[in-house]
Amino acid sequence: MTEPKPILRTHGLRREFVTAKPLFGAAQVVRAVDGVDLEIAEGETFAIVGESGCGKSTLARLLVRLIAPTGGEVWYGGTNIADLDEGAMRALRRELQFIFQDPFSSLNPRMSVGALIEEPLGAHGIGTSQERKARVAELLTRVGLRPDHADRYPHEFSGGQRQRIGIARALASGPKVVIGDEPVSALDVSIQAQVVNILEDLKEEFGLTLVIIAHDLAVIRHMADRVAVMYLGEIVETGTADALFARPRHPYTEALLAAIPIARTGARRASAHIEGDLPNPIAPPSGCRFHTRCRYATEICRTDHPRLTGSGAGQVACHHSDTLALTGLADADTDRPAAAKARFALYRDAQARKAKETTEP
Ligand SMILES: Nc1ncnc2c1ncn2[C@@H]1O[C@H](COP(=O)(O)OP(=O)(O)OP(=O)(O)O)[C@@H](O)[C@H]1O
Repeated sequence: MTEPKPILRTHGLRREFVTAKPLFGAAQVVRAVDGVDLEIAEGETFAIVGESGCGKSTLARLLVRLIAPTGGEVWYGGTNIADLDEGAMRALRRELQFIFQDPFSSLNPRMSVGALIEEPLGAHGIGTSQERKARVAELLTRVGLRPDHADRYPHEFSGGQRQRIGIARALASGPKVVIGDEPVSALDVSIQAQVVNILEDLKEEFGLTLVIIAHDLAVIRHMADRVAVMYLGEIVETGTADALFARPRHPYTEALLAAIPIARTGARRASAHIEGDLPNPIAPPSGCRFHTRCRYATEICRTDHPRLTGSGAGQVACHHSDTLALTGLADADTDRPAAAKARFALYRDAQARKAKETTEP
């Protein structure tokens, strides 16, 4: 089998933020993304996971140049978009789209739904006015809304419906890559499954590459082909979703999996929970950044910074990954993902029934 082509590649990608200068002392530097090497294959669903504050959103924004990096490269096909100026980037933006987390603040309340979805088409000079209107109607239908919704305004819709509008807007220009920054985390659990399914269906239909930022591992277990785990600005493990969930190789991944509550009881697997808070990214720990919270840490972890090693199929940055036998989600332990899968399957069945009812007299 031939390896899928990478559509997005980063090399040594970095983004620093300078904090506001305090009254006393100097401004400080947050290394939000600190030397990230990633390869995202064409057509896959790639997930980036990690605790709040580890740099996921910053990385997502860098991947489509919503913000500029302070160092490193982002290759989209044969173009390093890290080096492009705004004008050149504008043309590429048609192919690289973003779905925001919060469907309440990401849609301009003064624009009608039709104008919101049509805007990227106009910006890229796609189609005549009539063709654009037809495309808006088609996209609204595709995301489960009605063409006449084009005349309404965002405040007239629920959170789930607004996120569908955000998805229609992201898809309007015919992108190749869509990045969703926590695209369902602001929604009710019952609505999340619908939006996830819409994203998955549209991914297949439009042949998209999907990059999903999420902290809900059940959503990721359901959607992702491959996963990258992020900790304090760095990628500490990558792998196929199946392998990473069943056999984590980094203690941080093991701890994230252990934090998934068991659905029936709500209990947490106590064995490998993460202790303490995320250290301050202004002064990350020396050596392995996770050593301050790692139950397997030894002296070398305190002093020597492990590099990410391995092939595209699976990489890990841990001094002890070859000798540790870490606990993943065993079949009997996968209640949460299984429950999520069942939830999604139920929704699909209901949708199929509904479609049948509406097409059959
Ligand atoms: N504009 C900014 N100015 C200063 N610091 C920033 C800025 N944006 C992000 N940071 C800092 O960079 C680090 C990474 O933030 P980021 O939002 O990328 O993390 P995250 O993993 O997406 O978290 P969350 O899930 O809470 O959004 C954090 O310490 C954050 O405070």
